[in-house]
Amino acid sequence: MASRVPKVRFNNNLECPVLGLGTWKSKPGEVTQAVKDAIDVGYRHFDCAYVYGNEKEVGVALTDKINSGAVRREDLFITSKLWNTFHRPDLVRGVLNTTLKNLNLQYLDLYLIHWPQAYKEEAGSLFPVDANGKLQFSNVDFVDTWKEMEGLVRDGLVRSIGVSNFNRRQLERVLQAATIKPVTNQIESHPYLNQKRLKAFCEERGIIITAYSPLGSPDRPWAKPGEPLLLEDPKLKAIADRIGKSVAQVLIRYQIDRGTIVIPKSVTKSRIAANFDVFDFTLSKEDIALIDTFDCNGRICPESSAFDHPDHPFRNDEY
Ligand SMILES: NC(=O)C1=CN([C@@H]2O[C@H](COP(=O)(O)OP(=O)(O)OC[C@H]3O[C@@H](n4cnc5c(N)ncnc54)[C@H](OP(=O)(O)O)[C@@H]3O)[C@@H](O)[C@H]2O)C=CC1
Ligand SMILES: CC(=O)C(C)=O
Repeated sequence: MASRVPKVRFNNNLECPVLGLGTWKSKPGEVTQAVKDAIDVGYRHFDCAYVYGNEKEVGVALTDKINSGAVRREDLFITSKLWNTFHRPDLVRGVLNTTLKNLNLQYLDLYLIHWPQAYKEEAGSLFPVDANGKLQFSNVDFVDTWKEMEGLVRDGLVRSIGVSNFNRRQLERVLQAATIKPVTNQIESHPYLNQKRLKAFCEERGIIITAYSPLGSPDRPWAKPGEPLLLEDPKLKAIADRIGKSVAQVLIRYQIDRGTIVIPKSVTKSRIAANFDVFDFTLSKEDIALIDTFDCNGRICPESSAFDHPDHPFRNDEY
């Protein structure tokens, strides 16, 4: 079945659908149906991660849709991410193979280093803590991890590689050492944190931004009552009402119209469909410029338990 989702071209000449379905927090009991519903309305891009704990259930949906002839593997774009406890080069391939097995795939379209900071390996936990509950770090350098990621491309296990949550300085280090450039930096991006400077830096180097938490991640586990809700912002509501769209559709279109890949998450059939129904309009330059002014450094995914890690991306650097 053909899909009307437009694609962007990466620096390695491979293409990626501009809109994908996020899967963080999608419960194992819900995500299989969500992925099937998404494929039915035209999604072809799925954002997964080992740490989300639901790759097997995503894989069930992909296998079902491929086996029934609804989609071909080559029409899908599947991303996963290397978790922080597997940065040591000798661990990278093993955990990728687990992800491939869970997803029931022979290759990934995109594999990302999930965060630049490494956590203690082989402690039996994805968030290893000491007796006081303090997260345990590892000093593996992400540049060494990157060199191992390059081997995965050469061996045909992944088509493209990239990073996530890397700041400018960290990307510069990767670019200096790379023989294969990252195709994307997947970062938090929405009107309260539009990432204008990091986006410009990446784009000047041929690296496309993928915007995560584009709707403000209202179901994030650490959300507190009373915190501002992007989806209920009256200024965004006014724009959405004026153009006859929902706030969610405006937030998704904001990313696409500024040249960003966007991966909203939903497990609700009607929202999955509505979030995909964004290809019959564009935002005007004026509306994009207006939305740009809503930035308030409003980061909602800080990975704060690792804040004292020397490689934590949001500690010292402006962007
Ligand atoms: N690389 C990284 O470190 C990170 C990557 N990500 C990726 O980005 C994806 C998206 O980000 P995420 O943080 O999940 O949050 P989003 O900003 O995508 O928001 C998801 C929430 O919005 C709700 N929602 C979805 N569509 C609508 C709609 N049309 N109207 C109202 N509410 C809606 C969902 O509810 P419901 O599901 O109940 O419909 C869910 O509660 C993740 O799932 C993950 O794949 C996210 C964070 C970090
Ligand atoms: C959701 C996610 O990818 C995080 C917090 O790393």
